[in-house]
Amino acid sequence: MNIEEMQARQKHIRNFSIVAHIDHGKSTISDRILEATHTVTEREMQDQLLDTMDLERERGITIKMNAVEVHYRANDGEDYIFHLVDTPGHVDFSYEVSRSLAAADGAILVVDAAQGVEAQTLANVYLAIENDLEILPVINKIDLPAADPEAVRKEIEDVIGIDASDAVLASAKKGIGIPELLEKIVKDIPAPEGELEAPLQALIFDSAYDSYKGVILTIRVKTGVLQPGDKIKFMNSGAEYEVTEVGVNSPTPIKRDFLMAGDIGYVAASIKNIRDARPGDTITHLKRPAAKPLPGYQPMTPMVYSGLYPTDNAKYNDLRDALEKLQLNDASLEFEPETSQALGFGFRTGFLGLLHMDVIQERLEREFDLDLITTAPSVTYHAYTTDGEMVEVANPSELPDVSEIKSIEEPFVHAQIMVPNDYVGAVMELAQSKRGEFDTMDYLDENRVNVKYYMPLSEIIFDFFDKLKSSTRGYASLDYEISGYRQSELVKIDILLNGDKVDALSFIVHRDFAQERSRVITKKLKEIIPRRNFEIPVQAAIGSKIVARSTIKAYRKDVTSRIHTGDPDRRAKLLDKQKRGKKRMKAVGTVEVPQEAFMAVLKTDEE
Ligand SMILES: Nc1nc2c(ncn2[C@@H]2O[C@H](COP(=O)(O)OP(=O)(O)OP(=O)(O)O)[C@@H](O)[C@H]2O)c(=O)[nH]1
Repeated sequence: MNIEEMQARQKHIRNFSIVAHIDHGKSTISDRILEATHTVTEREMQDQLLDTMDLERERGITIKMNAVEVHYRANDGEDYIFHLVDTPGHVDFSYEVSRSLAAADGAILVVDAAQGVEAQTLANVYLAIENDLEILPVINKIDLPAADPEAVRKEIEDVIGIDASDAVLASAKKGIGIPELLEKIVKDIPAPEGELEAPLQALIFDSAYDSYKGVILTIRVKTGVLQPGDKIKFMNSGAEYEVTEVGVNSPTPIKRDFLMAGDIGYVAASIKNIRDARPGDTITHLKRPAAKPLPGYQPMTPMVYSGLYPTDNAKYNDLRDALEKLQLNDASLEFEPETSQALGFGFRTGFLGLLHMDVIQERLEREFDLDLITTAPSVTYHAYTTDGEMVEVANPSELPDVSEIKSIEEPFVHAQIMVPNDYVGAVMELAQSKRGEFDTMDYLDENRVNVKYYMPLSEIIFDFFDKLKSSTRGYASLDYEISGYRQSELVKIDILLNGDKVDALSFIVHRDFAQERSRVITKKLKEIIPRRNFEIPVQAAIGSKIVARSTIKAYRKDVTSRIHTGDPDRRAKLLDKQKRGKKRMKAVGTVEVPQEAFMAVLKTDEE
């Protein structure tokens, strides 16, 4: 292709992302776009096509973004190339959203016609506005009986402050509004700009590991042209490679002869060292390099930390390899080695939230065949010692001794909760009970409000969201950002099993809740930890003072005798079941502690 042909091609490219609050229909709209443009045949079509991970399908959520090339013949008779970047909606994955927006020129904003603007609608659309993207509002689910597109149109204008007078009214489920949306993408989203003849600058915005091709990078080419055989350099890491393949996902990988300024696609270069090619880095040519790299990404700071330990200590290296590979695919994952007296060698791992933690743990177990023990998540505390030092504590058992601590600070968030009027009382009561400090309350319209609170992050990450949903019958939506550190009256609670302190069970809690949570957790552990042929005291202690206790009674009769069943098949099954159950247990001294026990601290009340 010569330069003139490339310039003409560039004018026909549209790069866009789809943003929305969770469940407002992003993935369904993407599916419909793929269908309407015949990117996939009907036979290949399955729901949530872009949610490629099994985990995403099972849970019905998008975790990873995906970039797909789509071809569309518009009403003007011209052929257009769309690069569609699907993004996750959950607050834990907003990092993925901001990365994909940096690769796009426009954003489709999907708002549910029955729900209206929700907390993450706002958070995500602001990210798009910050990235100077053209925003196309789409009011989806107009087929629902409760849909009120006009009210939602007004809400988009009043609350977000963008023109929604010609928002597309759609039902992704029924295919309504999709042709109109495709035309609007052509008309309203600007074609990419970027010199084709300038030195190469390509932004890496995602990466994944392939055991045959090495690291595969998803890139947005900003300037220049990239071809197989090109010698390239990563401007931040300094690594050099030769390109083996370029292409696009449509949605399966298709090799191409080149990627040019404006394209979004993938590149492989037999990259074996995953540290050489991090998202945020810029690719340029070795021979004719760009003057400077593109602005990368702000590193994300994890919100919560938890210890990951292989149940089989021999798998420590496997776990490290698995974490390194996952990190490549998930730049927000952080980890460093730690040791626990109770659990052995493992990693303190940082996550963006509990859902993220859950997903990582499940991916490690499924994709890398590991059995893990995860300790309860903890935020990072700042402990000020009497000699004036500040110690960052992401692992509660590492909190310095009480006698050495002058004060402790914990992270607070600014939370906004959007909720119908009727539930404001319930929301406030809940926020107050979680040590929330009221900030403001604004009306979104006659019957919905936006309530803002300052709250300790530690209270939010545990069960706040679930409680919020249940106390508002699912109507409330929540978004938050870190607002800073504040001093709090915090204490560390240690758990002793059979008289031995189990470091991996320690947790930090507000003094006012210490007694109650100690009582609940000792009771929970009593239910969870299997009995032995001796009595096991379970104690909670602050320093050397025992504040709560329970006792796991010794069993009297030999329960294993139940296995002596005549049927060998059944017996094998029982033994197998026992073995699998055992996998996620860890012998701590004389006591077998199952995985569940480490999460018991998350349950803040009795069920
Ligand atoms: N009635 C109706 N339901 C819809 C429509 N579009 C999507 N849904 C349903 O809404 C639910 C959420 O849709 P998704 O496309 O998964 O939403 P999402 O925004 O991609 O959600 P995440 O990927 O989890 O962020 C699914 O059960 C869809 O079937 C629509 O136009 N009408």
